[in-house]
Amino acid sequence: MALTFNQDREYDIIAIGRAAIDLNANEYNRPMEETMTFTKYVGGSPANIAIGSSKLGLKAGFIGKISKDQHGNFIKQYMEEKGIDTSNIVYDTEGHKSGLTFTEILSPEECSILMYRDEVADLYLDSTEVSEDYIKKAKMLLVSGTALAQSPSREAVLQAIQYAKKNDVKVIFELDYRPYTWKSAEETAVYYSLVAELSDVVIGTRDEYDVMENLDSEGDNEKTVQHLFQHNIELVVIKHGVDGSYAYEPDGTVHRGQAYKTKVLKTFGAGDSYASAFLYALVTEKDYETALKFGSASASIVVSKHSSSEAMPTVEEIEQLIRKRS
Ligand SMILES: Nc1ncnc2c1ncn2[C@@H]1O[C@H](COP(=O)(O)OP(=O)(O)O)[C@@H](O)[C@H]1O
Ligand SMILES: O=C(O)C[C@@H](O)[C@H](O)C(=O)COP(=O)(O)O
Repeated sequence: MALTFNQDREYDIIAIGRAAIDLNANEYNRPMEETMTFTKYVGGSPANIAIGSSKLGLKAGFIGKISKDQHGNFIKQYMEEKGIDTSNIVYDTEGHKSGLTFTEILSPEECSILMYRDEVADLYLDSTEVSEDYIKKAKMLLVSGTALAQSPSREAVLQAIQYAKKNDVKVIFELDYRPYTWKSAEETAVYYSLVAELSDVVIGTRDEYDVMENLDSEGDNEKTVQHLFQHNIELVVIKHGVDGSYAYEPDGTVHRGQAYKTKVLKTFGAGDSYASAFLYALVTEKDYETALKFGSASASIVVSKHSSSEAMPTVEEIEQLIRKRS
């Protein structure tokens, strides 16, 4: 069964959460201590997903808070240039700064990110800054799990979800777990479960579902979906890195997506490029098998390039890769 969207909407996707800065190491295969130069990109998982969606031709909007400084200006300007509606991105008026993410590429398989996210502007988004009139113009609302880490952003996101549910906007929950700013495993599990249970589509890695379930060791996909499908969720996507991904339907149907092996430069950016292309396929009414292929192909392209946002592929690039490998 395909997911059906209210097609009579101005925006295909509105994302809520952080729009921030990535500083990606120019020098490869060395630790951060020995990395001397970085290239600046717009980053932040939900911003990356909005940028990826827009590059694929979707009409995207964004709800978030940025710093009132040159970094905030850069984020807004870049997103506008990429065709994203920024009318609901607000500037912080209390001096909070946009987050910075430095990347370290020890080897193509051993990458890590170092986030500077103390008192970041995005977590100060307030529920009064979330507009129902805006959300009701969308086919889907993309919620990032990290935006639930702290108040007032947590309430702003819950408010956005309420508006979405009231107005027939599909809620897509990208677990996007980052340990920073969460106080405890229990707190994370509570809010992740709460929002997953309210969502139409949940997307995450196996590790992220383990966080949601507060498990100490790797959980079992069957158990995860059995629990989630007690609620009104229509689709659960569980990613297993280079081992591929699965889409589960409530009637027990399981679809498997293979990863497309490539010459990997770095591993970050995989999740966000996957989500944007997967959601593009859903909203353009492709079947789940095709959506899995789109997500995997998009991720394969991005892990072979330097950035997350700027490297997002076009539909033609994705289709070409799928054709070549089938
Ligand atoms: N090394 C890789 N080579 C090619 N594709 C990859 C690689 N790693 C991940 N992918 C693709 O990206 C998708 C998401 O990757 P994953 O690591 O699970 O997510 P995240 O980046 O959110 O941790 C995978 O399902 C797979 O299709
Ligand atoms: O999400 C962030 O704040 C950092 C991202 O901008 C960065 O590009 C990244 O780590 C993306 O990785 P992904 O979540 O695996 O796509």
